[in-house]
Amino acid sequence: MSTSPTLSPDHQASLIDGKAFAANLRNQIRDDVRTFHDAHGVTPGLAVILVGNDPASEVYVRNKAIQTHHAGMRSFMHMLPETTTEEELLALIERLNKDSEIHGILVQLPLPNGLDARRVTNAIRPEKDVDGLGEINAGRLSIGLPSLIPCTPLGCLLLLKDQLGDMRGKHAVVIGCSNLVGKPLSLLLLAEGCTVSIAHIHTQDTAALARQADILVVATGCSGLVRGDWIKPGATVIDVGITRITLDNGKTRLVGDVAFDEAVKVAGRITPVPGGVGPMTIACLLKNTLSAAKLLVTGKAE
Ligand SMILES: Nc1nc(=O)c2c([nH]1)NC[C@@H]1CN(c3ccc(C(=O)N[C@@H](CCC(=O)O)C(=O)O)cc3)C=[N+]21
Repeated sequence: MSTSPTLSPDHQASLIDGKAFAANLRNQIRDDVRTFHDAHGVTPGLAVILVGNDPASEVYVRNKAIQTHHAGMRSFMHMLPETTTEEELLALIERLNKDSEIHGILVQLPLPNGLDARRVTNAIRPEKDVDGLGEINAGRLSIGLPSLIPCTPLGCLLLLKDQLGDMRGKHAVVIGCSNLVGKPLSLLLLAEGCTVSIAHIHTQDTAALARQADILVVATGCSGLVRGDWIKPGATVIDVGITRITLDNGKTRLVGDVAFDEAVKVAGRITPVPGGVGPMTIACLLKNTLSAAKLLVTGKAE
């Protein structure tokens, strides 16, 4: 068991600046895109499909398009009406699968009722599945083969590697077991040599388990779930949750799954919300789009 450092009464965790890290990563991708273009005459292209008009999704999708252009890649937006049928959506994906100008395809989730997200996600050609959510990429990740890795877990992993370096033997506790974040991130941490515990809705004493974590990742969507006394002194805390709350004065604010004001007094390092994992998600989408283009054009992975 690793020992907990004793903290001074005025201890403050250091902030893991995902916003700055993501900006650096995007600059590096931009350079790599230029080198790739010079070598092969190909500009990586990302197609983003949004079905329906959820205002939050529209903001994300617009951000993705802006950052894609910034990185020197081409962005193809497909805004489809709420009434789109599964057949129409599958036909669009099939067309994009065959389009040699498109290297990455992303269908923004959640989809409107009546559209089968699993079926739609699986229709994306695995080589272009830059969200890494199709069964081929998920399966490859689970057995340690090269794959496109879901963007949010990849972003968390890059932050952790930058902060901690070698993670072998560390106890990582992941709270939340979704196919989007918790499950793939657990597999990535396992591959880094962590001892991984996964807590979920049926876990009996999540607080007690969390207190054993050298690395605590929280991805539940329950704002403020993790309190200060759930955290081992000095632990590294990654907060994946993003919830928009409305304050008494009518303004809104983004909060994470970790009670930040409490956690910052105990943790060694912690990601803020906003400015932590969120910006890494989009940067990793660009990273995956470039990886997909390299593989499709040269037949070689990174
Ligand atoms: N197929 C699919 N892939 C996704 O990756 C996907 C998706 N569907 N559906 C929706 C969620 C959400 N998501 C975010 C991306 C960036 C921020 C982000 O940049 N957040 C900023 C704040 C942004 C703000 O102010 O609203 C931050 O945390 O600092 C947040 C959330 C990707 N998603």
